[in-house]
Amino acid sequence: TTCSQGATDYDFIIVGGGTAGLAVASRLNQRLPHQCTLIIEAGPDAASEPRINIPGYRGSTIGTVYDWNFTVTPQPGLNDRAIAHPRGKVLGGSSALNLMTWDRASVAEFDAWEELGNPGWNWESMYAAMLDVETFNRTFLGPGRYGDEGMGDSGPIDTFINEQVPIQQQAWIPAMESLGISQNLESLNGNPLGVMYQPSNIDRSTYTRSYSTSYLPLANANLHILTNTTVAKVLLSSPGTSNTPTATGVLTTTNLTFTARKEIILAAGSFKSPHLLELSGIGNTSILTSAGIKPIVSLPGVGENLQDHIRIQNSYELKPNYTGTDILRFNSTRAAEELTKYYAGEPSLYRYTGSSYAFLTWEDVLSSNSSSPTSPANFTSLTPADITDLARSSTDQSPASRTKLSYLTDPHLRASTPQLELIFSDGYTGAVPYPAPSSADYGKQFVTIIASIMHPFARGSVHVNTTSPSSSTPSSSSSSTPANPVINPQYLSNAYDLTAATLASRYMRYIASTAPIAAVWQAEFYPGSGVQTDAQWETYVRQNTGTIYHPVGTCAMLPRGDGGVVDSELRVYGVEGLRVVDASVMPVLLSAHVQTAVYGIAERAAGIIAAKWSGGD
Ligand SMILES: Cc1cc2nc3c(=O)[nH]c(=O)nc-3n(C[C@H](O)[C@H](O)[C@H](O)COP(=O)(O)OP(=O)(O)OC[C@H]3O[C@@H](n4cnc5c(N)ncnc54)[C@H](O)[C@@H]3O)c2cc1C
Repeated sequence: TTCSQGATDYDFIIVGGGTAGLAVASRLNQRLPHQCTLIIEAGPDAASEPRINIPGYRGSTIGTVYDWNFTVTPQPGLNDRAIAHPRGKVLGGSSALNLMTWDRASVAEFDAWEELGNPGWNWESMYAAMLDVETFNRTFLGPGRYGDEGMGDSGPIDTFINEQVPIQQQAWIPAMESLGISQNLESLNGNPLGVMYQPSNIDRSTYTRSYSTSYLPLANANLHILTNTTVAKVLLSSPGTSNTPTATGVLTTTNLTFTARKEIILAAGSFKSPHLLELSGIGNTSILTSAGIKPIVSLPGVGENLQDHIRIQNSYELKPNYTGTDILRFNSTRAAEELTKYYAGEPSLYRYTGSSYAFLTWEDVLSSNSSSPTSPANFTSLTPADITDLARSSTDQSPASRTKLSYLTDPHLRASTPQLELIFSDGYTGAVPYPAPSSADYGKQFVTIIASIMHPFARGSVHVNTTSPSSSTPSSSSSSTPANPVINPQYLSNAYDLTAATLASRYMRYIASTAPIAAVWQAEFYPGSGVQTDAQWETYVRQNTGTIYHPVGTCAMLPRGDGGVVDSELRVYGVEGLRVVDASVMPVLLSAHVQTAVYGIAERAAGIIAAKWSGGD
């Protein structure tokens, strides 16, 4: 059978053509090729957009038409800054906007998902699923850059370790080694600790971003895609005798209705999936009521348990004999030349993505600290026990926080779970923009060390805006577009997170002063030499900490009594025919950038959903 184009009735409807959405839809279609599936995506198809495709333009789509342009509520921990929280609004979702870091967390962090009450969700199953996502290109692997284990070789997403490593970047691994950190040549096999090169999701044959749209060629003509169409809510039937409502279809903001014979799958991401549940009457009943939404299913976990990786960065001005990617910002002649080389298939600064990383325990960090008051290596007075005490005082009793605490208190987990990620990044990536043309600093070039705290204890929320749940669209009097959800991540709201970020920034200053990195720069631009005392460090951290864009947990896969929103088959509690498949289902944040796990969740979900319906295909 061929499903008719323009139909309003499908077997499956997938809300959100993003990272997980395109992956789960394509794999489901492969398994159930005769069933009709519709993907509804709010953004456009931008397959030929250079700002998405060219690695050197990564980040340039933030704040554009391809971004939902969410802003968090003013964060007391960040000196009341209300920072932007970008999310892709384009076919491919956030996989079209992300910075192309491709990595994996540790074995125990995935096993923790199973221990929290999710049978089948563990390292073994997720590792197998994640390997199915990718084809790692070994052809361009220089010596000493990666070993054998940890990469897939048959999936639709192309990855490789970028050959474009500016000379100043090559100082990273030797500097970290001299601080006692060993190189890890197989960091994607479940043991991520150490210093290393890591892959980017780039198709080496074209040197372009490889993202979730690469799944679509796997599917046949029975997978339909509707772009530029925003779902306003899921339609639920009245509860029948079983007292369980069923998801029957979706309503768009332009008042179109699409019905689903089998299932609706929300893949709208960590902010919009919980928002859509609330707009549909599923969530905390008091929040729904105050937003004027009739509660249909009481599910207080919806939109709670928001976890995100915070980041802080130190920037160093390069000596004049180095050339980095900042030159593309201020030298238009050079930028044009580099672009010409890029399009000619030659090495070019536009091929650059970061590839130098380290994943560390707190013991790794503290191992190079000196207690001598006059030593430059004296970057902290904290002991490992102090850090654990801070964690104890910062944790709540939620499953996520208890799990994170165990990563610090269990001796085996403490030695194997990364707590700090460092990225040695070319160019300026600070919390405030690159200096303006009028500034004396315009024209300077930088290297940046970025730190990301892997297991912060802050847990926030995302909820429907109760003061104005919808903003009416002028084009149609009868329909309405939901107002953006209210996002409150609670950044730096506890002593552990603040101390971790401060310790990271102090440690990065020490790393920068270590050979051979010390030889490539001439001045610390941020934090700058004016930051020395504890109070100054705290001010710097509160003023410069931001997100590294990994919100998860807001439709957590957990037992219902533990605040869960979906069960271990990703079914929304209390509703028939409705699942969530995206980053929001992760119960606990991982010590990695999250896209590999998001794709892995989608791969597993397709298997689970197909197993239920394969009899009918
Ligand atoms: C700027 C940035 C940099 C990042 N860098 C990295 C990185 O380097 N490495 C890494 O691993 N991860 C990175 N991430 C994180 C990673 O990309 C995301 O976690 C992941 O892509 C999320 O996938 P998802 O499927 O949950 O959501 P998304 O990919 O965001 O997909 C959600 C989709 O649903 C659509 N949608 C939402 N609401 C509706 C609606 N009502 N109707 C119709 N469609 C709707 C959206 O438009 C979107 O396409 C980054 C993220 C960002 C934003």
